Amino acid sequence: MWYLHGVVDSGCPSSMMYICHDVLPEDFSFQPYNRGIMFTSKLLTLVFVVQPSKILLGMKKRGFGMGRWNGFGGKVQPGETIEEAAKRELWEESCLTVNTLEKIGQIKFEFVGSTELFDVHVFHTDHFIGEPAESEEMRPQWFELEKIPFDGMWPDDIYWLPLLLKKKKFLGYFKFEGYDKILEYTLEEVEHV
Ligand SMILES: Nc1nc2c([nH]c(=O)n2[C@H]2C[C@H](O)[C@@H](COP(=O)(O)OP(=O)(O)OP(=O)(O)O)O2)c(=O)[nH]1
Ligand SMILES: [Mg+2]
Ligand SMILES: [Mg+2]
Repeated sequence: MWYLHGVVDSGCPSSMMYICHDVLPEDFSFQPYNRGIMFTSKLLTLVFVVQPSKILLGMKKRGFGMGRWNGFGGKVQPGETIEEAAKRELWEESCLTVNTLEKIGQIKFEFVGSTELFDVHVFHTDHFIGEPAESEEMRPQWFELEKIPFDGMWPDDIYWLPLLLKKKKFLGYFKFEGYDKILEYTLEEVEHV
């Protein structure tokens, strides 16, 4: 039996290739690897701008996740760090700039029938510069923290967004069938992410 373990850095941060090992590592815990399937991984960012009583979400107007409220983010481009990508996507999609972003979570998504994992790096910020403005991709709107529209968001968000709002760091894994049904998941709070 071969197990997947680690990544090969192909030089392009958005196309890491997972490699196989025949020995189960001590810290082996990530579920998709132990089924012996070869996965590629796509790096994505996701930024939430939070104020003491409200959160900024955007209605996704096109492409993946269209029709859902979400934070701002997208694919990491070759030559940029994940944090640079997170800032760029926030700017492109909401017209906001930030000096610092706090990395708060990392979530891997598996979609049944696909061997590409989505590796989403989640950031939080409570300081921003500018006024949110609508972009080609997102229509921003502030929501009271008690009125977050979970019914109109990705179904996994209700599990981990409360951790982000408490500034708790987390690691997650969600396995989807289609885009609406979670088949299994793991979620843990961690000290470092
Ligand atoms: N809240 C939440 N966000 C998710 C989930 N899955 C998932 O990919 N995302 C995020 C990560 C990215 O921010 C975004 C998908 O990237 P995107 O399609 O917006 O990429 P992009 O901005 O580069 O788009 P484009 O220019 O190529 O059209 O959705 C999820 O289950 N919950
Ligand atoms: Mg995007
Ligand atoms: Mg984008």
